[in-house]
Amino acid sequence: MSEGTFKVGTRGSQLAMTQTGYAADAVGAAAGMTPELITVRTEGDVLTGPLSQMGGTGVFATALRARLLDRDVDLAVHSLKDLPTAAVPGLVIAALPEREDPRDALCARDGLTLDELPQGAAVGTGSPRRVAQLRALRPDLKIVDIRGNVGTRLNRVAPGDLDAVVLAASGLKRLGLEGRVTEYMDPERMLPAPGQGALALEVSSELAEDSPLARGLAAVDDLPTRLAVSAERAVLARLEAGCAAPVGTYGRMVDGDLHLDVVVANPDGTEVMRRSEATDELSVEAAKALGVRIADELLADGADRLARLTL
Ligand SMILES: NCc1[nH]cc(CCC(=O)O)c1CC(=O)O
Repeated sequence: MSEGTFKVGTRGSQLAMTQTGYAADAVGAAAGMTPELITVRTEGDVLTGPLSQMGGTGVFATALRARLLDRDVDLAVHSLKDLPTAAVPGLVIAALPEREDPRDALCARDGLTLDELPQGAAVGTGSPRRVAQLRALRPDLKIVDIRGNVGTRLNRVAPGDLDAVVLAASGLKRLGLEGRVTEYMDPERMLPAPGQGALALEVSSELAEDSPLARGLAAVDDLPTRLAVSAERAVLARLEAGCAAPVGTYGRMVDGDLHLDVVVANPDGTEVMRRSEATDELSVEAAKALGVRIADELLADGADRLARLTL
């Protein structure tokens, strides 16, 4: 790391560049340093198969992490939901900035909401979690497996193609595309992916704690976000499920307590298992214990079979 600058690894998609830019600028301002963005092509950007078949293996993260371990870059910015739950020796998530809107968003033609879509309407998503919850709400819909970046997916909403797509609200907002949202999915009806809307700022565990970069990272870390996503990701780890599993979670602070909602559902829409609990103990350990407790209750009810189902 040369004096006054730090290198930040990012995927090359417009969303990745945008969110990395925000995060790097915030860290730089707090550290009194200037970020230099370095684009890294990842397996997830190159492969074209269905996302549901390669989820959970960190296809988006592995190349960025290799650059961190090689000390080619000082900081990697990941979408937390694309990051496998297993810790990587030599790396540490140094900061989780305040989370953007965690909800899923429906982007439909003609301003339609989910309930207003006509019988048999075609809705695009590549996520088994979204498919399971969509089918449970609207068994008549024709679900179409899509992938690609945000713009590509939005463009599928067109006459003769799809009536709607479901995307993360966070990505749309970061790209200034919230005008395309026709319904923000209430978490009461559709639970987001663990970590959705949060960014993980990862560094080498050898980064000196008293360095300006480490201080900049500490300044952008947000405790409520860390508690919420720690609980959410503990569920995923306990269920031994990846980011492509039909598992939805929503952790958040309510009146000073940490609340966690979890759903595990069959992608065919026929079975939905849902639980909610809270804790008034506000530590990362207690947050993880909350996630593990709910996961264990769901496992006792047979959720392991569902958690391993993909499309
Ligand atoms: N799996 C793709 C992915 N990974 C991160 C985001 C952006 C949302 C986020 O910040 O979690 C998206 C797009 C989407 O799900 O619509």
